[in-house]
Amino acid sequence: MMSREKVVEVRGLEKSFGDLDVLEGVDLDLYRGENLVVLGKSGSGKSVLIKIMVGLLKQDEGSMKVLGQEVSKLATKELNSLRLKIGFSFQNSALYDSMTVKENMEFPLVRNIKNLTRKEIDYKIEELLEAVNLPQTINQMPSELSGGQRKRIGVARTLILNPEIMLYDEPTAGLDPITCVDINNLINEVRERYKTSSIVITHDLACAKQTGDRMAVLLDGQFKAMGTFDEVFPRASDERIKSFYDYNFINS
Ligand SMILES: Nc1ncnc2c1ncn2[C@@H]1O[C@H](COP(=O)(O)OP(=O)(O)OP(=O)(O)O)[C@@H](O)[C@H]1O
Repeated sequence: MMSREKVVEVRGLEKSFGDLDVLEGVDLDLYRGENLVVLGKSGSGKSVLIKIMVGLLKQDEGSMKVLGQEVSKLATKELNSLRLKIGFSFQNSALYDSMTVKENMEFPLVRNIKNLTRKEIDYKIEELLEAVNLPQTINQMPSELSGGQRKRIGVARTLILNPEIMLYDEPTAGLDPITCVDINNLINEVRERYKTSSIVITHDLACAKQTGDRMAVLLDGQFKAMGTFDEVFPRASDERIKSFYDYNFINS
């Protein structure tokens, strides 16, 4: 039975850039242990929402609480320690090309946690590479890995700081359908193993269906539809939500 503790609570969030109203009263809850999928057209404001969540942008109105703290009110030091609890898995994996897998994994660890012994660092790296099923890549360069492998290493590197919340930005973009299934499984395994709460931003409805406990569709600056996959799709009455579904499952 899933606990109903909220790890993210968004209320009446508004953000404009000049004349452009991007978020116009966003309400959203992320519960501990759930995978929440956020869908929305390009330019609908998904990244703006995430940036407010991690304190890279400030809202004009409304409230963004993460792990009980109002993000816009945090001082730099508090914000930095909150950010350590949020793992961000970037669309392009963001691995350093000039470093081996091991060095890539080590980088956030030694930068953020002082006084670790060599043994502790090696153990942690090995544990995470096992978790994403790629222990054999430890001494390889990112250029020698497939796109799917780079994604997995990116996720492992994000997990190394034990985040409570994971943000996956289009985790399956640019991958073949089989590798997409692999990554979706990984997202679910990470939740089981590390008890993370996750927001998955995606345009891929197969990914949404496979990973999401709930879907939230951002339209005209608000979340218009929220619920399980079957509640939101496939019998959506809103034409725009329906076209999302048709595009993914009929025309592609
Ligand atoms: N710092 C900024 N200054 C001005 N406009 C911005 C800024 N950041 C975002 N925007 C605008 O806000 C809108 C929403 O952008 P956002 O990046 O959140 O879209 P998105 O839903 O993440 O799109 P995509 O799926 O393409 O990544 C866009 O019109 C964008 O141009």
